[in-house]
Amino acid sequence: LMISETRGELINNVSAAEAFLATYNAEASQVSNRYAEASWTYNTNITEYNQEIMLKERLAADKFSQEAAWNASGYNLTVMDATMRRQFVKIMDIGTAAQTNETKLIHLGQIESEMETIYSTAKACLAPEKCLPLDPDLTRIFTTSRDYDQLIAAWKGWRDATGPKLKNLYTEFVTLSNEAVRNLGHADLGAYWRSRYDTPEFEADVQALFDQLRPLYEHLHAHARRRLKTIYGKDKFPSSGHIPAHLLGNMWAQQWSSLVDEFVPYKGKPSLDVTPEMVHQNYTAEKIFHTADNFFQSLGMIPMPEPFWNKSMLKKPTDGRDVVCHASAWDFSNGIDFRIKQCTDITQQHLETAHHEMGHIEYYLQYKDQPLVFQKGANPGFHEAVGDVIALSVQTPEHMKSIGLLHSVSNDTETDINFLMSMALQKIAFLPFGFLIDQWRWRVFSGDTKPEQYNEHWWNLRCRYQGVSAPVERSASDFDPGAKFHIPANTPYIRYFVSFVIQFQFHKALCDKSGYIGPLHRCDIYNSTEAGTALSEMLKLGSSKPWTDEMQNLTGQAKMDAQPLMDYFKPLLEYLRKENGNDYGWDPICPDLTPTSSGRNHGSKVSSPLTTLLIS
Ligand SMILES: C[C@H](N[C@H](C(=O)O)[C@@H]1CCCN1C(=O)[C@@H](N)CC(=O)O)C(=O)N1CCC[C@H]1C(=O)O
Ligand SMILES: [Zn+2]
Repeated sequence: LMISETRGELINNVSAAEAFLATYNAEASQVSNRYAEASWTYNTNITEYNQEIMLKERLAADKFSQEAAWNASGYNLTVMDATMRRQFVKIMDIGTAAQTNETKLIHLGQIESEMETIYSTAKACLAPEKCLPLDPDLTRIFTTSRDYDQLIAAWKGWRDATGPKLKNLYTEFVTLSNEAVRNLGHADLGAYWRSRYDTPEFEADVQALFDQLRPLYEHLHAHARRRLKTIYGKDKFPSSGHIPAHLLGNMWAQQWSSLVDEFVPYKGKPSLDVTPEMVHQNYTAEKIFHTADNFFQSLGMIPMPEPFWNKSMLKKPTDGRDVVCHASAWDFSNGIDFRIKQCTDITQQHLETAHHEMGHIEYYLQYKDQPLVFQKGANPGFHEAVGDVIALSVQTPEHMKSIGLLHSVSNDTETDINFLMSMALQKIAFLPFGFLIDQWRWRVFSGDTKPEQYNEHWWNLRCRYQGVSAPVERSASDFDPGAKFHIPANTPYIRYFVSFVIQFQFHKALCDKSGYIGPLHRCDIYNSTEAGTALSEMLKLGSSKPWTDEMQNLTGQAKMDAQPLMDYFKPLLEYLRKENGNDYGWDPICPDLTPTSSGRNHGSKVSSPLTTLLIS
C-alpha cells in the first residue's frame, strides 16, 4: 500500500512526530465518532437509507486511516521512545482499510453490512404463517421448551433462514479481506487477527489451554447427556456419544444455563435460577442495568455517565422497526458518549449479559484519556473479561441473596456442588465453542477450508471438540456457521475463549486484594475499593502496554493460566469423575445421519487428544 510509491527522506524530528500525533488524535477521534454515530443509527433502525449513510462514513473512515498511515510511515521510528513508536505502529496497522482499490473497498463494506442485515432481520418459519425472530422468540423457545420436535423446528428454521443466504457473500468477504490485509504483510485475515495478541506462539498457547481443560468439559458433557436421556429418551441419542445440538437450551449449545434445574446434582434444593424471582419483582431493563452500575460504583469505579442512560437502547423497540438485537457496547470516542444496545429480556442470562456489556463501557471510561490508538483492550480477551469478572461475584449465592434475588442460601456441600454446576453450565460448557469458531475461521481465511467444505469442516469441529451433532441431515448448501452472529458480523471469537480463562485469573487476583479468604467460587468483591483500584489501574492503561506486563501487574503472572479456573471448579470435577466412572466421552467423528444407513459402529468412545490426532 504505502511502500509502492517513492518517498523522500524520513522525518527524524521528534517534536514534529509529537505534533503529528496530536493532530492525528484530534482528527481520528472526530472520524471515529462520526462513524460510530452512523453505525448506531443503522443498528437501531435498519433501513436502506441508514445503511447507505453508514457505508459512506465507513469509506470516509477507511480513507482517513489510509492517509494517516501513509503520513505516519514518513517518520523515522528509531528516534522515538517506546510509547511513541507503539502509537505509530498502531496507526499504520489499518487492517482491511488497506485495500487500495476503492471499488473493492466499497464492495467489502457493502458485503459486511449486507451479511449483518440478513442475520439481524432473519426469521425462522416454524409453520407457513408463523415466522419468529431470534430475539426474544426463538431464544425463549430454547430457554423454556422441552419439546424435541419444536426445538428441531426452531433449530432448523433459524439455520435455513440464515446460512444459505450468507454463504456466497461470506466467500467474497474472505477473498476481499485477505487481499486487503496482504498489503500490510499479513498472510491472511486470521494472521492479522492473531497478531493483536502480539505473541508468536498464541495459537499453540490456546490449543494447550483447551487440551488442559478438555477433561472438565468431557465430564460435564457426560453428566448433561445422562440427564438429557432421562428427559428425551435414550433412543434420541446417537450411539457415538454425541448430544444432539438442539437439546442444550441454547441456539448454538454454547452455554447450558437454561437447564440448571434439570442438571443440578441434588434436586431437592431451592432453584438457583433467579429468573422467576426477577419477573416476580417486576424487574425492568433499567433496573437490570442499574444493578450492574451499582456494583461498579461499590468498587469505587466510574459510574455510567448521563448520556449512557439517555442514549442507550436497553429494550427492543416496539414500533416495528428492524434493529440489530445482538447485545453490544459502543464507544463514541468523545470522552462522554458511551452506550449499550440490548434487546433486554427479564432473565438471569440477560442480567449476566448486562454485566458483560457494562464491563466494556467501564473499560472505555477508564482508558478514555489515552491516545486514541491505545483506547483498546490490552488484548481483545481483556475487553471480554471485565464484565464477566464482576458477574462472577454477582452470581454467588451470597450476593444474589444480598440483592434479594435468592431467599435461602445454605453452605452445605450439596448446595455448593449445585452452585458449581450452575456456573459450569455457563463457563465450562462454553469452552469448546469459544475455541472452535476461530479454529474454523482461521482455516477458511488461510484457504485450507474451501467454500464447498465450509459446513463439513464446521461439523467436524462441533463433533470432535464440542461433542454435539446435527439433529437433522446437513448438506453443502447449508452454511451453519452463518447462524452465529459473529460470523456474518465479522467479529473475532477466540477473545471469548481467552476471556473465559483469564477472567478466573483476574477474579482470583481481585479476591486476594479484597482480603477474601475461602474457596474462590464463593468470593464476592462487592464494596472492595482495593479490588476496584487494582482493576481500574489495569483498565486505565488500555493497549498502551503489552498485555503480558498488565497481566503480570495484576495477577503476578505474565501468561494465560487455566489453574485458577480448574481450582474454582475442583469440587465439581471430583463429583463428576465419581458419578461418571468410565461413562464419558464420544466418538470424534460425527454420527451418520443418512436415514438409510444402519447405525455405524464407532471407534473408541473417549475423545482423547491422541484419538483426535489419529482421526484428524
Ligand atoms: C453479547 C455479546 N456481544 C458482543 C460483546 O459484548 O462482546 C458484541 C457483539 C460483537 C462485539 N460486541 C461488542 O459489544 C464490542 N463492541 C465490545 C468491544 O469490543 O468493545 C457476545 O457476543 N458475547 C458475550 C459472551 C459470548 C458472546 C456470545 O454471545 O456469543
Ligand atoms: Zn464482549
